Amino acid sequence: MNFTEQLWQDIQPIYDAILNHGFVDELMTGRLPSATFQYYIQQDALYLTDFSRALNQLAARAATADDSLQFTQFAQNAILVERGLHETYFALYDIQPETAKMPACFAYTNYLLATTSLQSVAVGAAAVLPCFWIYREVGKYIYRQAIRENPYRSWIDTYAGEAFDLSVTQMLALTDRFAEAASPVEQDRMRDAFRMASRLEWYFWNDAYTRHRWLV
Ligand SMILES: Cc1ncc(CO)c(N)n1
Ligand SMILES: Cc1ncsc1CCO
Repeated sequence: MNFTEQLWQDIQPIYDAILNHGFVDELMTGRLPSATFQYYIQQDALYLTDFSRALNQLAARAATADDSLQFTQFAQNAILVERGLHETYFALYDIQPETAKMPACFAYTNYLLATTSLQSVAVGAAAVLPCFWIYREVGKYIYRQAIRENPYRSWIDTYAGEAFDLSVTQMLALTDRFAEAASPVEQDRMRDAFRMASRLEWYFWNDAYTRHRWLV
């Protein structure tokens, strides 16, 4: 079993909790209230901007030009996905841009920025991997079950699509290559980072589902 396959095994309970979450279920059936989706998309616009910064941080710190180029391309795609997908929904629902990060978005973006800045590139890569991989798996899961006339169709098509699939495959190969060169201690740090970011994916959906705001 390669390193990333082990990572996926480690997060099985978290991934199951994500698939069984009301947000994912209602996105699939199209019954998710539009106010909930609006909260999600506003927070996700803030998320993807910082996610792109985190990828640029890895690009700047990568040891080779090839790895740098790869991270730069992911960083650029994150902004393009943000623009494409979000502008569709911002216009459709007449959503105002939000400037305040709610708790899960705040925790997740700060975690990614700190990890990609202060830990090794390998650990930083493991931290950004769930964003790629979980979305691909959730996207495909929803795609298989979703009815055609679903208001969230373009979200589903983006993450279940071929372009996204290719990026995820590239990111998995990169992570496996970093793991091969990493010491056992660093591999443990990679596993911890992957698990933490996976948990934060669950929290991100849960905050949207409950439309969670700062309590104080
Ligand atoms: C929170 C979150 N994770 C992953 C993705 C995938 O791009 C996204 N858009 N938002
Ligand atoms: C992970 C990810 N999410 C949106 S864009 C992107 C990088 C794909 O190249």
